[in-house]
Amino acid sequence: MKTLIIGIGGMTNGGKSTLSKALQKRLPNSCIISQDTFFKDDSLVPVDSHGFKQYDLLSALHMDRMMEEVETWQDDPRAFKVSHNGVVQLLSEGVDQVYVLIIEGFLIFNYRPLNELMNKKYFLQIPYETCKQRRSSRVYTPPDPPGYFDGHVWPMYLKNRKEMEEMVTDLVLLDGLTERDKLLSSVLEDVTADIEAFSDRDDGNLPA
Ligand SMILES: Nc1ncnc2c1ncn2[C@@H]1O[C@H](COP(=O)(O)OP(=O)(O)O)[C@@H](O)[C@H]1O
Ligand SMILES: NC(=O)c1ccc[n+]([C@@H]2O[C@H](COP(=O)(O)O)[C@@H](O)[C@H]2O)c1
Repeated sequence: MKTLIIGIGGMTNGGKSTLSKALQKRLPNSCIISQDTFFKDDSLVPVDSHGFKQYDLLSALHMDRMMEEVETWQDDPRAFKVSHNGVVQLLSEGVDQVYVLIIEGFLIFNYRPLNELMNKKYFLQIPYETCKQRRSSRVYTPPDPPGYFDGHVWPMYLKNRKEMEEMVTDLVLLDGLTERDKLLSSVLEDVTADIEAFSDRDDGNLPA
């Protein structure tokens, strides 16, 4: 069975889940694993000296559980697809099916074991003002306290981004200000080309 793992990383509110959901709808036999669903319980997240909860760190996430979820997909992508969101589509007789996993989240490329599994890595970036604006209309659980964006989210983004750039060299940067449909079609075109190149080969490896 052939598999492809795509990472959709990026800044908070960069448009990761919007793009991932749209891609999943268009890619047959694809599933999404979202890093957001692996946040630790609030009681386990420490506060800094300013009283801000330290949510924008890898240590605020159950990354071990996230890896287990990815491994469950790798063990049997077909069964994972059926148990998570339904029907497996057979493309055409005699053609090897390619199962696609979309891993999305704001710190996916900062976690080396996850990073190493991805065939393609996209990173959605937006300017500071857009990020602050989009974030202000989103309600997290718990909600951002006053000053959280400038006091925690943005400084941690800068720190995490630096760390990511030291670890990862093959990122495809995407402009999160691009209109939704255009973003979708450019990534879809790229991924579809990979899938086609991949399904033509019989060694199970994605061409470089
Ligand atoms: N390409 C885009 N252009 C304009 N707004 C967008 C775009 N993609 C997402 N958004 C909006 O930005 C906000 C954050 O999007 P979301 O996909 O939830 O981001 P993320 O998963 O990266 O945190 C939402 O209000 C969403 O509707
Ligand atoms: N889902 C949660 O439990 C939770 C709680 C508090 C903050 N957050 C925020 O989620 C952000 C990451 O998710 P997004 O990339 O979807 O914005 C982080 O910046 C973090 O501050 C999430």
